[in-house]
Amino acid sequence: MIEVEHLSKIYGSTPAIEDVTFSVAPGEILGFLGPNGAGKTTTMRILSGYLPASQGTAKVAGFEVHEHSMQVRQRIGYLPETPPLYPEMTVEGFLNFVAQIKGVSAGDRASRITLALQKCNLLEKRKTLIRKLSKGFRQRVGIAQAIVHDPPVIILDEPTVGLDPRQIIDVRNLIKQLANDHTVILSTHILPEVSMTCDRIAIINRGRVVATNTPESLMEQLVGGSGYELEIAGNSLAIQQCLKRVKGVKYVEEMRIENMPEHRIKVRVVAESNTEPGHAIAVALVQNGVKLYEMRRVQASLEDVFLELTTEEKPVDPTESETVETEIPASASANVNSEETAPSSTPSQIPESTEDAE
Ligand SMILES: Nc1ncnc2c1ncn2[C@@H]1O[C@H](COP(=O)(O)OP(=O)(O)OP(=O)(O)O)[C@@H](O)[C@H]1O
Repeated sequence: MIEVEHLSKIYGSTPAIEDVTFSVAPGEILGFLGPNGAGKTTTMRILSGYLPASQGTAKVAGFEVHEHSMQVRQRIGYLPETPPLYPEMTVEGFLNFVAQIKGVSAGDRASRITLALQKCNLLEKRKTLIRKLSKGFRQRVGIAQAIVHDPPVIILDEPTVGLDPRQIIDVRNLIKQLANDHTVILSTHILPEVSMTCDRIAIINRGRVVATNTPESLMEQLVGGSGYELEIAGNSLAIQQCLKRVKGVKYVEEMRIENMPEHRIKVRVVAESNTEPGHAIAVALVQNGVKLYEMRRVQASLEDVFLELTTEEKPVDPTESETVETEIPASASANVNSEETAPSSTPSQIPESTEDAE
């Protein structure tokens, strides 16, 4: 439904996006994930026909966005980061105005507006002036204007920015419902947003798409899937060497934990993909006389994937990963996160790119 190939946009001499390539299948929700200034809005605007690309092609339903911009606009519903609403219009009046602009025939307009109001749960607000609506309801009006002409493709740029947690849940549910009848691209810098809402993720960093896959496959492919956290007593170096010899162990690193009992350490062991070396690890430790106090299986997170992909200097030896610079909150800095740890109540946000040109 959407095919983007080698797309670039250069402002002056500065590239905002470079060689961006991805595709979205009909009915799919693609999450476009990246830090501030990564190039999400630029890509969304090119796709929507509001901005010409410097190089490359983007097609929607087979139409090249620049050459056939009218056909593309008819097939796309676009919610920009700041929805263009008219505060002095009623919700219904505004949708009628947008439907007219988008070429919905007079005969179809009333039914299209009612359907958009229904889908966005706005029926009771149809006569309300937009300026009297809360931010969450305005966002729904923004989505309603994007779908009022029943486009097959919906592009949503940061649809939950500025909403409170309740409104965020409502808007995410609405997006999931829309995906039943539409192909959706959703840009965000909020990690849980993509894992909760999207089928597939394209991670963009400094203008380049650095990975595209399902959240699960990205985790498997890049972090190696699961691992283990061990609390043990003994010589750290000797223990790490012992663990590295175990079949299925990808790498081992000591965790820095404050207030550990004397002589005890915690180590993190990351397993190779599709391996379960837990039993072999326990056996190796016991055979080498290491006292094992605790062993937990832990799962990689999307944050790990993001770190892996967007950290500027990757360590050659993964055990040197403490040298990697990151602004991700400390709670998310581990390469493997415990399944037993309660998820954070506030959404984690990707830090700003360190060289934000804005
Ligand atoms: N009109 C412009 N002129 C010059 N540079 C621009 C322009 N618009 C965007 N840029 C630059 O292009 C880069 C990508 O910006 P873009 O807005 O696409 O990123 P983004 O991922 O959407 O960021 P955010 O999450 O902050 O909205 C940034 O470095 C930005 O400063």
